[in-house]
Amino acid sequence: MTELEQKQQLVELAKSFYQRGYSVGGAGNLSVRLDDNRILVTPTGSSLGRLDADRLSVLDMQGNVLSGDKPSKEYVFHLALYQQNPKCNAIVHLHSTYLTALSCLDDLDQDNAIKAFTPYYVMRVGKLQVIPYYRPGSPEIARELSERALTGKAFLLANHGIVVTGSDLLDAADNADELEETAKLQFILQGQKIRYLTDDEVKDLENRGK
Ligand SMILES: O=C(O)[C@@H](O)C(=O)COP(=O)(O)O
Ligand SMILES: [Zn+2]
Repeated sequence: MTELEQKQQLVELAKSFYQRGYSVGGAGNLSVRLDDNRILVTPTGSSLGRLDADRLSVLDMQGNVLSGDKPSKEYVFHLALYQQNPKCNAIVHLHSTYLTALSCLDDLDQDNAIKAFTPYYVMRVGKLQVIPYYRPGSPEIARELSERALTGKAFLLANHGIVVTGSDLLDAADNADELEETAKLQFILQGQKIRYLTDDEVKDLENRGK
């Protein structure tokens, strides 16, 4: 894909998140690793529904702005994930309703906030680690994510939202969709006796993914 196509794809996917109610107002940010380890990031304060491909921020790995508008205040955690995980080529951060509701619950399992009850969740995401609450934009989020960058694809920021990675932007976006749907199902099933997948069933799915 050319750089222009990557920019257009980001604008389209962001719009799709916005139109489906996965982000409202100016919430959320997306990024993609371009060639030469440059990173394309949504500008701070921008609505995911109204991005302009020409104004997207392009950064180097040190966080210097090479072109475009001022980047998302979360660019530090985006860079941290790219620096630590060479297989991570795109990142989606959303305040989608069900995942954000989940992020506000006390006593979540910090290693996995959604225990598997459907195969596709295991196949796409596997587990959902919880990052303790820090003010949006704070360097502590970047530190926490950087420590876990090689241990998973999805991270729930307590009292805030979700961070999902992928091998490319479509992959990250599909992972985010699957995660939001799984969180929704978990709330729908609240109070009912869920049959969780067994450890063997989860292992079987993980092995087939390798
Ligand atoms: O929650 C926040 O404030 C940020 O994490 C966010 O979602 C939007 O910030 P910008 O990307 O700087 O607009
Ligand atoms: Zn946020």
